[in-house]
Amino acid sequence: MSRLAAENVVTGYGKQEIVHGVSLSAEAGQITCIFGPNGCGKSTLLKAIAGALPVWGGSARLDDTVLSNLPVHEVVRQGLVLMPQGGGVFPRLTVMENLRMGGYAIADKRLVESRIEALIEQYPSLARRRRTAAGALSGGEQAMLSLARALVSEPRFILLDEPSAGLSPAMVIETLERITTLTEQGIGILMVEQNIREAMPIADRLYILAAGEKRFEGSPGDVRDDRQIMDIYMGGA
Ligand SMILES: Nc1ncnc2c1ncn2[C@@H]1O[C@H](COP(=O)(O)OP(=O)(O)OP(=O)(O)O)[C@@H](O)[C@H]1O
Repeated sequence: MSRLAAENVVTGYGKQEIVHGVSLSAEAGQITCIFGPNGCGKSTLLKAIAGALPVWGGSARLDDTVLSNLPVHEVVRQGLVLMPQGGGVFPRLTVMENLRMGGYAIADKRLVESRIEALIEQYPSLARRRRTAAGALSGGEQAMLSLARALVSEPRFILLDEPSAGLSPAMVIETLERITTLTEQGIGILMVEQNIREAMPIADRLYILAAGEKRFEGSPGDVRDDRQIMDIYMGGA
């Protein structure tokens, strides 16, 4: 079983250190959630693990491979993709063009096309709108497109930054259900979520960050009640 681990990761922007030495791990076939108040460094940590930001100290590794400071395409080749906040679809590109972007690190373009064909069958609303510009899709369809695009490289782990943000309540449920289905295929999910109420029931393991530090680590069953989470959010432990 694959394991993604961050060990004492330190990172930030410019001279500003945002994440002050956070360790966490995520297992294949499980959903690991990172919660925490706005601005505490969740997205920054996710980006550092995915190679989108330099790691100043510590490391991220996927099994025995150190990912820290590898170029993003190499991180993707190692089996890890980041779905950024807002999905990161290219609004002017069509559905098919966006999906092809998911295979940019794969040299064999015929392989990319055959993977896309297999994937798109599982997303009927995308299959019907192959030549539609992604910007014309609904928020829910864009969320599905970014998830499908992440799958083109057949990752072992997907890092999701607030996949439910901006979605209608029904789409939040559908998106989280899709994510749960991915774990049944053995994919590991490391996910930042604001929507604790919806995400907690599907989480196998959770971490809470505050002010760039880890404040809680455990299973959802270890959380006594909402009050405990609020206390951690407010800076206690
Ligand atoms: N590109 C950037 N340049 C400089 N500072 C940044 C940048 N992106 C984020 N920050 C700052 O880093 C801190 C952590 O931001 P981050 O987005 O990681 O928090 P977060 O926990 O994901 O919050 P949210 O839930 O609001 O997305 C914030 O103070 C933010 O202003």
